[in-house]
Amino acid sequence: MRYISTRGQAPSLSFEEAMLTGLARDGGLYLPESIPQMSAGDIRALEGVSYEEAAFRVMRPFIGDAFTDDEFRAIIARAYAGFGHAARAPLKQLDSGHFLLELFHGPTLAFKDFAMQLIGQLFEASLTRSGRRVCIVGATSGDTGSAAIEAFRGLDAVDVFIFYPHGRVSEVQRRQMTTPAEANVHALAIDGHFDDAQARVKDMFNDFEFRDGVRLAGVNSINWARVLAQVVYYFTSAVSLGAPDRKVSFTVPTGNFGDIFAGYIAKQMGLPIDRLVVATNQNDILHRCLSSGEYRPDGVAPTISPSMDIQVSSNFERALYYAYGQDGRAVGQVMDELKSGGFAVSQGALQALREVFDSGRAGEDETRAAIRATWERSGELLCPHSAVGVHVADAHRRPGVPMITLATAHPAKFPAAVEEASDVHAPLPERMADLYDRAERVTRVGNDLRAIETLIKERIAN
Ligand SMILES: Cc1ncc(COP(=O)(O)O)c(C=O)c1O
Ligand SMILES: N[C@@H](CCOP(=O)(O)O)C(=O)O
Repeated sequence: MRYISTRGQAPSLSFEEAMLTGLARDGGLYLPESIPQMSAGDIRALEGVSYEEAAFRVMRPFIGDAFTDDEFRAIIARAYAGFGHAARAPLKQLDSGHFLLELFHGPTLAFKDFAMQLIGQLFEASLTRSGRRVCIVGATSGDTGSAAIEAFRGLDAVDVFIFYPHGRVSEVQRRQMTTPAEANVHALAIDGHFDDAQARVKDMFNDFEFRDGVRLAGVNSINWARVLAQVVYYFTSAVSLGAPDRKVSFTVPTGNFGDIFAGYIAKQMGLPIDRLVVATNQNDILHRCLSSGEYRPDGVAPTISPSMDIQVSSNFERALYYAYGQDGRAVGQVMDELKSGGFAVSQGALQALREVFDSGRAGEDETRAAIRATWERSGELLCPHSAVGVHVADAHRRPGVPMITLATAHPAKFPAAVEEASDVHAPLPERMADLYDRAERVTRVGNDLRAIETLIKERIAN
């Protein structure tokens, strides 16, 4: 299996190379050159197997010869051993036909753990084998950063630098990033919002002298392995509701488009998904784009679902690649237009996107109302991101097709917003009960590429 760039101008790579490379050298994102298929029989055979076994069967064809079957099984086993639920991704029924896929039972209480715990193990196995060291940089609106730090803390072969927007993540998210004491962990609060942090991370990848000098690696959903790990729970949840013999739809709280793009891959692999519904908060560029065809960022507003406060949605590029008929030049062109303010999706590409995706948005009051109503109706306490999903899902249900909404974080990561909406306090799990007492360690940085690169070089030299 080879991986190719969405912009068509970078060398193709193996799975392991693509995983360690992050952004392609032409600025694009890596994708498999063809998408492996699962037959109805393969999908049906996932019924009743463990999450780990399903993960092995779904991901194996993408891995090539990077790891033997035994190595890959052991990696998967270690990745999910620390999850607090035997099912890993349990499905709860909200009402007849509407289900919640709980993705927050990992170590940092967000869906990011599904991919990041796996990537931590994959990186460790690969770097141990090669004797290489890498410098990981990541941008976060809260959850990627905490999950990455948890997955890589203390690893000898890795330094991990995480940039979060100063003052724009929840206190729990911030403390998860700033309290680990390991010397290889560097939490950096950047002046700006998530899009600034993500832009600087991509700038670092596009500065080849710096990139090669520090041996840069990325763990944002730039990294194909992040997307791949998230494909698995689309299969496990759909199968538990009757796939492949029944279609299901998914509503996905969306920011950087990584999670819902994993659903798109599952559909391309053969999972009978009816609709994939993009659920945005008031930073609704994806909903506007799917409605009008215009993709024009117009500033990021802080919301009670801060992890989705994003207007430059990285993985949308991967969806555009397929919508434009795998034409890397066309993708490169719209990405160039984005640098100068935005672009219009061509009619053909828009139609291709609409064949798969629906979309909706939830404002702040609608998000709070969804938290309260879901609590009162079904006793399920939602985080604000998941509440955005439930609100949008309710407007997109179709008779006879079960709707699965992805619950992307634990409510205890956003206690103030959840309590304000529901009058219910969501406590942290016992193992994190002293989070507010731990000492914090963070460096404030300006939104300045050269200063950031200098800081990273100095830190890894010491
Ligand atoms: C809790 C939560 N929900 C939803 C999202 C959106 O996911 P994606 O960026 O993959 O669209 C994020 C951030 O990625 C998140 O942290
Ligand atoms: N919401 C994310 C933003 C980064 O997304 P990623 O999936 O590309 O890592 C976060 O919580 O950091």
